[in-house]
Amino acid sequence: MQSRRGSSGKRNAGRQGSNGRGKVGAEKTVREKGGRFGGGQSGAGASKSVEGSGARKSIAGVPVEVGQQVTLEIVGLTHEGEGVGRVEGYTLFVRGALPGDRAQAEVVSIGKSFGRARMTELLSPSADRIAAPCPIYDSCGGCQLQHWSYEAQLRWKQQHVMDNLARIGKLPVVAAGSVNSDSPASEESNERPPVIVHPVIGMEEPWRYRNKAQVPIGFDSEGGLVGGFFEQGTHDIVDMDACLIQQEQNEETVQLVKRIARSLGYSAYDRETGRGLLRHVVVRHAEATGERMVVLVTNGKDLPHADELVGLIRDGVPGVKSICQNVNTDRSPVIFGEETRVLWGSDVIYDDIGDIRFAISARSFFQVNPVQTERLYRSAVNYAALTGEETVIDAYCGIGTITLFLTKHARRVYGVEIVPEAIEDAKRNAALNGIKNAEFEVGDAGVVMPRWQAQGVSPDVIVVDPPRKGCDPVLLETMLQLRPERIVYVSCNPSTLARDLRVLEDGGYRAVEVQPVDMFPHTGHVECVALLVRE
Ligand SMILES: C[S@@+](CC[C@H](N)C(=O)[O-])C[C@H]1O[C@@H](n2cnc3c(N)ncnc32)[C@H](O)[C@@H]1O
Repeated sequence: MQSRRGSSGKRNAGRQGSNGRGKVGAEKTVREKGGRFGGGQSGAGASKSVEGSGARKSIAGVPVEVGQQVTLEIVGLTHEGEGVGRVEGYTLFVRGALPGDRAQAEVVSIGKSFGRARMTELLSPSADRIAAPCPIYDSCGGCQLQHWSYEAQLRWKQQHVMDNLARIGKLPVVAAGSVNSDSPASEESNERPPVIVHPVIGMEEPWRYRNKAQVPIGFDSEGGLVGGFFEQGTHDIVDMDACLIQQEQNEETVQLVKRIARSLGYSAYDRETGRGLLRHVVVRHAEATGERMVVLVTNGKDLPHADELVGLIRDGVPGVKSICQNVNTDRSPVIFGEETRVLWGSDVIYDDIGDIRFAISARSFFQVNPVQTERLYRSAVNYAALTGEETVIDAYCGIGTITLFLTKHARRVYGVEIVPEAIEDAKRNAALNGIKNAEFEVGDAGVVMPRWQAQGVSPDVIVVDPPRKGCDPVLLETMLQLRPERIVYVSCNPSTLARDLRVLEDGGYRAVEVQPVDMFPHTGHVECVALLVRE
């Protein structure tokens, strides 16, 4: 595998991919957010530490000092994939450490309630520790759990959901299948039945699942264009041509586009000076149709040799149906700018989930794991328990994916979404599938839903699928006023899910069950579908 380094900084020895005991190298703990070849898993690489920033060496009441060697039993894992160990009750986070590990570690930063330590020796490994198959796992931040068996990952994700519901949501929880989990609370008891958390639906083959790659472009020490991932702890981009969680078609497309960009003499964007042309290469592959999309994100509208570029991509990328340029001159790390131009072909590619076809444009949200997406949506539709007579609202509807699944079982479904192009796609998708009982509106769900309420829309079921920060308080309030019989909450963040479930419970709903789905194997992320019923 080719792996050329970007502009500056030293390569760090990194994470413990080994499954044996042994000394481990120096490791940086500040990671760049987003933008790896795996691409765009928000938060997956966002851990921060304060070492080297003038942090205090000791704090009154904290039992460890910076620089101190400690022996830790790792008893938990954060959603960022850091091991959790304790010294006299004080919490230390250790990157690369896994539950069940016993590790020697050096304290690198401390705060009042927790600190961070760097593993210096793995004294005895967890029984579930394995060798990470990816050769660049140590330096890339795209995955955090490749060195843990997949079964252990799934077990932990279920427990992680339960812990969040209990700790943040203050909800009684029970794992499905454990004693009495399926029996209702006794009639005499005033206790509400616990929320049943099902085992995580995992993948049979948890590799090569991503249908979208977002590759940051930079330059190496000779000024040559590279593209791959941000090396952990630096702004350097490491050139990379292979990623085990990425679909091979995307790998192939990215490799070719990088070669073409080099041959046309495109300069790479310099994140420090804000100069240079090419910022990101974003590619999508539609598994069901084989269609591919290529988007070049450029720092400005000028794209030299555009015709030649299009010709070379068309010649070299099988199934390419859309070649776009997105213009982003902003200095922020956000990948896309507002303006997208079609250089050749269509502005969308088509993919299927189940028996519904979807048009997907460059900036639209579309789940990245097609195998698991269908399972996730089926769980949501099951929880909605529709008979064909209901009115349903799908808030945060994106390009109408869940909405259109729901239309088959409901009288009418209303979808609301804040990104205008996504709503255009949603309308196009409804027409494409001959669906007439869906209505879409662009806007903030917290504004549009009260308007629908004023217009007399009275939903029997509301489905929400918000971003990681969870539902807006005004939307939660609107749901409580609309009083649907059921609420189906799809969430990519168990902690905001737990917070919002508490609000809904306090407002007269009861969380009944939660189905976690592993949309992002080998990362600390887990998606959930929760069912709430009106009490
Ligand atoms: C997790 S995605 C879910 C999309 C869709 N349900 C799916 O599965 O493809 C969340 C969506 O919420 C949209 N969104 C974010 N804030 C919003 C708001 N305040 N009102 C409406 N939509 C919003 C985002 O643009 C994004 O499309």
